[in-house]
Amino acid sequence: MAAILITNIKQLVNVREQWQVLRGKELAQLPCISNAYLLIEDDTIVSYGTMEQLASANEAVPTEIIDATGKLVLPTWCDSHTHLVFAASRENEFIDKLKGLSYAEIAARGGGILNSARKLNEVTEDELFNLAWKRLDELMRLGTGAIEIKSGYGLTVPGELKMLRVIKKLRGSAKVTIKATFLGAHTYPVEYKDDHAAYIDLIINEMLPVIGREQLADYIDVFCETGFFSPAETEMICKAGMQYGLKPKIHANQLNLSGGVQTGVALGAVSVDHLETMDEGAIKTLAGSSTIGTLLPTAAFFLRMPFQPARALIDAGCAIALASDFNPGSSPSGNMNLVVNMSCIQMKMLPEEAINAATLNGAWAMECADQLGSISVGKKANLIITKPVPSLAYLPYAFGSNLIEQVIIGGERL
Ligand SMILES: N=CN[C@@H](CCC(=O)O)C(=O)O
Ligand SMILES: [Zn+2]
Repeated sequence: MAAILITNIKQLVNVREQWQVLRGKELAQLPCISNAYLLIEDDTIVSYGTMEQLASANEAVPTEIIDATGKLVLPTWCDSHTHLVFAASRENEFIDKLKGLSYAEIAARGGGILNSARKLNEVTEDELFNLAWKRLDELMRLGTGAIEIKSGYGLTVPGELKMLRVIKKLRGSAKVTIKATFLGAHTYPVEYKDDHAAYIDLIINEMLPVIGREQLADYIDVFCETGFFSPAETEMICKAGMQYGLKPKIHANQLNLSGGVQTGVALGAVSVDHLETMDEGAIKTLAGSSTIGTLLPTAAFFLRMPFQPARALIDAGCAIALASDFNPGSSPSGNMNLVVNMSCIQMKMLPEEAINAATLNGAWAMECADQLGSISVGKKANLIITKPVPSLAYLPYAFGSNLIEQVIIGGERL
């Protein structure tokens, strides 16, 4: 049995023997142990405590000792909203936007999600897998230890199934925990522009039965937005997915007060994600529900939109998670360290709130909090060891620096 002992940890962060989804004021409580040790056996956390407790503990003889003097140890990031599988980047559209074209003008030229869909339908499953594998490897080295990945750039039966099969293959090969979400309802393909019912029929009667049979997804997602899918369409598609055991996680209130939050909450969605555009009613509805609000600040940043109203959501008592929304159109970065930086700098989240939202609440938003999201005996040894830092607050403060020295996934150093 391989045992790794990490000693002299300046601060062991997010230590919990009981865990629940954190809402409102609870987000600011981040339990830590100073001058700590942590013992891993195989892929599991087996004990931790202060260095004084280690001296009197009768721990197994480790095969390896890591001295973490001056360093922090955290659970890895749990990124609960990404579009990691895509065929090509879209920096040409980025340049068009810099030159003044609007999102709508770019879409009208065949850009946006439809551009990604065209490219995705041209590449093979193997090519798509290799591209996604490289991105996932980069994210793991940036501290991501669990990730949700959506389809939604296929928009055809073979394209959507190809994406979901790639995600399934990633799940079978990668050491990180992966959850799959079916997002066939990302936009309407051009040929269904004037016949929404026919595309919804394709999703419900052609895509979902295969997805159910091959167990290709855990969740169903819909882009509930003006000009995309209405609340009624969202409800119909989610209910069809629920018949196959897929739970809803919804793109809600990104560009408009779309009714996505209310629709998601009424469906008992695991999460409603984006939330750039919120009013009092949407905040109140979310606060009164068990649905998690997942904020995607790098998407707001990249699209130069107002940031999500994190403080109002927390003050209202909502459960908040943070995720990267990694995708080629609105967030071409899956760096969760940057997400945490930006949440503090632009949304005024406290470092403790941001770390809880990017770890434990992210795990809840992927329904893997029994395994990940905190330092707890019995949970998976997915850990970040930082470089020497003056304090916890230094992590969101020193944006732009890579402060990660080592990532451990499933008890193995990367
Ligand atoms: N908003 C919808 N979907 C993605 C962006 C998709 C794209 O532009 O490729 C998002 O979450 O931001
Ligand atoms: Zn998204």
